[in-house]
Amino acid sequence: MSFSLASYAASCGVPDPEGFAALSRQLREIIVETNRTMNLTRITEPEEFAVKHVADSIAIAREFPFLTSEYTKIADIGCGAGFPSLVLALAFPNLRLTAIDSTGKKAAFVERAAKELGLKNVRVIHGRSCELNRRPEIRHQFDVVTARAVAPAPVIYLDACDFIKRKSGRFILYKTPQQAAEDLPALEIACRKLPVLWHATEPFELPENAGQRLFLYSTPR
Ligand SMILES: C[S@@+](CC[C@H](N)C(=O)[O-])C[C@H]1O[C@@H](n2cnc3c(N)ncnc32)[C@H](O)[C@@H]1O
Repeated sequence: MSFSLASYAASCGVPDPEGFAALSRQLREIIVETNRTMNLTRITEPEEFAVKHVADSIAIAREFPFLTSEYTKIADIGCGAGFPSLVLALAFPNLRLTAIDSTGKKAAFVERAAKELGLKNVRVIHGRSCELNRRPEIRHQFDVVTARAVAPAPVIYLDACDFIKRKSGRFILYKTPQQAAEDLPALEIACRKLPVLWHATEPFELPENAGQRLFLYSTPR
């Protein structure tokens, strides 16, 4: 394998890159085992998993370095098999992840995987984003909302704008440049009368030429 996940993790500010790489390998094994009875992901070959799921998930910390050290409460909508939530929880002990998925089996998987990996900074909620914003443990509780490969950004924002802390909370959404080209104008229209502005980071290349990514993120207007 030419790709070194530990080196990439170090470049993202992960405090224990070798320990993180080992736990990421364990996460892959749990997913491969579970994939026999349930369809979690097609990306399971070790290097492809390390690049397209793990490196992709932690790239957020290169663009938003406060995530490497500040106590931050994150709601990850549509966590699926745990991307980015489980990976971020493994990488950064300062983060508190709430992994949300509308599919009960996926939520149950993430709960079990977090337990097997010994993670104390993850909790899991089974539910749809649009149905959760009245819950006291959700409403205005989060510093950051993430979503990766879930719904168009305006849908995520309108569903979950009440998840974030008033004034300081923000959305950071994982996107390809192509997705962002559709989402950014739609966000600007959907949010034109709302107290939020949207921005895109510069596109960056995933390791091993695995494709371009960027983040769409909000700031208060
Ligand atoms: C394509 S998967 C992506 C999973 C993961 N974020 C990733 O990047 O691998 C989308 C996931 O979002 C969940 N989902 C879709 N819409 C949702 C919503 N409104 N609220 C919560 N979960 C949702 C689905 O059940 C599914 O597990």
